[in-house]
Order: sequence, then C-alpha cells, then structure tokens
Amino acid sequence: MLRLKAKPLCAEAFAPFGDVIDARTSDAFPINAGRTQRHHDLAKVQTLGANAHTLINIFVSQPITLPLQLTFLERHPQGSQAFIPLHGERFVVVVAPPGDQIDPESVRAFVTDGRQGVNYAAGTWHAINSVLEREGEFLVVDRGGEGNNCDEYPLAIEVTL
Ligand SMILES: NC(=O)N[C@@H](O)C(=O)O
Ligand code: NI
Repeated sequence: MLRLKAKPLCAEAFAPFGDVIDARTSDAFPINAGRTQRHHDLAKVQTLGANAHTLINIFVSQPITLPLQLTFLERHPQGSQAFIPLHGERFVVVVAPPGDQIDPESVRAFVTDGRQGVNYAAGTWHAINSVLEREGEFLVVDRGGEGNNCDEYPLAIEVTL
C-alpha cells in the first residue's frame, strides 16, 4: 500500500503531469472594450487518433471520504482531460508520469483550493475525479473518437490531507 499526504496544488509541481488552470496565476489581456479579462490558452488540449475531437462534458460527482483509498490509476493515451470546478469545489489529485509502468516513487498527491482546475496531459496516470466535502460539478474537456482511450493500472494508494 502506497501512503501519500496530499500537498497543495501548484503549477510548478504539477508541470510533469499537465497544466493547472487558475485565473489568479495566469496572464490576461482585456477584450470586449475592456469589460472582460481574457485568460488565454491555459492548457494544452490533446485529441489524438482516428476521428479525434474535443468533448465538452459536465461531471457531477459525489464526495469521497478520507482517507482516500485508491485501487488503481487510469490514463487516457489518446487525449488530455481537464477538470474545472464550477462552484469552488476542492478535489484530490493523484498522478504519475506517462509510461507503461508506474514507479510508486513517482506518484504524487495534491489537493486543490477551489479556484484551481487541472488538465491531465495525454497518458498521465491519474485517480478518477475525487471531490471533497460535497457533491461537485465539473466542466470536463477531453477527447472523443475511435479506439480505446482509458487504461487502468492496479495500484493500492491511501491519500490523507
Ligand atoms: N471515465 C471518465 O470519463 N472519467 C475519468 O476519466 C476521470 O478521470 O474521472
Ligand atoms: Ni480520467
């Protein structure tokens, strides 16, 4: 059993796994006659393979209990997957770098602060959506198309905050 204590999410620590989506830490420029600040191009959306296209989804997830007990991580080899909370929900993020094997030493656990979203790069191993405290509603941007786009890797992980 791998036991991890989740650390506060930050872009630098998450860089090997994808992008952190956060208006507070991203540059913006004015549009709409200055009425809107555009935080532009915050994450790399990847849609690979036959008939690949971008999906816009909403996930409504029931909260997890702590400690979070995981039995697997998953990856999407043909596309990225972004989770953006719609109502300030905090969630737990568990990731490992792309590759056909997972080195337990490379697994990282983070907790978001409610203003952050994440974009898992294609192939990044991750835990399924794990929202804290209350039912969560997430905008999810990921890949549609042909072929398998979800692999699971059995791994027992316990995450605490
Ligand atoms: N299966 C699915 O669409 N969701 C997972 O990929 C997840 O990361 O929550
Ligand atoms: Ni996923």
